[in-house]
Amino acid sequence: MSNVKIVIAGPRGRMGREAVGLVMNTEEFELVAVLDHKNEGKLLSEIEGFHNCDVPIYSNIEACFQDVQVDVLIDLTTPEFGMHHARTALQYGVRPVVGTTGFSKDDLIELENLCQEKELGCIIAPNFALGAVLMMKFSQMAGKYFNHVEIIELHHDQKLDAPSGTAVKTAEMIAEVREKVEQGHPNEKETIDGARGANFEGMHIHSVRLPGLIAHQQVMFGSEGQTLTIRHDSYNRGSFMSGVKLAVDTVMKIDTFVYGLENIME
Ligand SMILES: NC(=O)c1ccc[n+]([C@@H]2O[C@H](COP(=O)([O-])OP(=O)(O)OC[C@H]3O[C@@H](n4cnc5c(N)ncnc54)[C@H](O)[C@@H]3O)[C@@H](O)[C@H]2O)c1
Ligand SMILES: O=C(O)C1=N[C@H](C(=O)O)CCC1
Repeated sequence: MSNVKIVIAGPRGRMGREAVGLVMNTEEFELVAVLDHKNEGKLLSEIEGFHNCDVPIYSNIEACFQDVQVDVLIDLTTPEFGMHHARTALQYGVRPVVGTTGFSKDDLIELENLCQEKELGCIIAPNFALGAVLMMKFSQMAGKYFNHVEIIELHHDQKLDAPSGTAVKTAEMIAEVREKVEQGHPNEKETIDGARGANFEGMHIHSVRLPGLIAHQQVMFGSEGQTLTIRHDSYNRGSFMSGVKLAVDTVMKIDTFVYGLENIME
């Protein structure tokens, strides 16, 4: 079987760098180009920290897909560019694996429709850490029995989107099974705006941003006389790479849209 030919968007970023390492060190993967809004026309090997990566840097995604044969795009950029990249990839017959968070519901619907039309696989993964995916699944199990839930997500202070993609996905998964209830006292009032966090179908999501953190989430359930806390911590970005590998392997075998690794973890 031939190698999976991969383009990474956002190679100089915190996640992008880690993903370049993964692709370079995986026998059946081949890095064929990268997308960056800087350094167009250079080789990635000319950029500090990428000495062995003799692949071209493109700023224009269309030019990249016209010049280079690509199977999979791994996107680790920003919601705005991630959406543009995923859409363009599908239009060029390239399968997107997207870790970028902050997509809207409409964005997801558009990509799902495009996948169907093109009969191509596409994986959107709010969290590639397999432990985080299990934390979401366990939270969904608990949500069936406990309908009072507070989600506390904690990330580094350079994160652009809040709440995190993981927190939104967790709330969506719990909402599928949870008996709907508006939490807290019916007359509760915020004396400082935002004190109760974001409200997702009556559940509250709190976003903490601090230097020193990477990616963490705690889902707390409460009922008469008891609480249950389910927590996951990523201590480095290597924690996400086994999920990136799983997503790339899987996207080559499917022709459907997948939102969340829980749908492909056996
Ligand atoms: N799914 C997951 O498991 C997971 C894990 C970590 C981060 N993330 C998400 O991945 C994204 C990236 O996170 P990060 O911490 O690496 O951020 P980062 O800011 O370190 O990296 C983003 C990179 O994208 C590049 N970029 C911006 N616009 C671009 C464009 N038009 N073309 C190409 N590159 C462009 C930037 O130069 C930067 O290098 C965020 O949305 C974050 O929430 C997801
Ligand atoms: O570092 C980030 O940014 C992360 N974002 C993801 C999210 O929004 O859920 C998950 C992991 C790290």
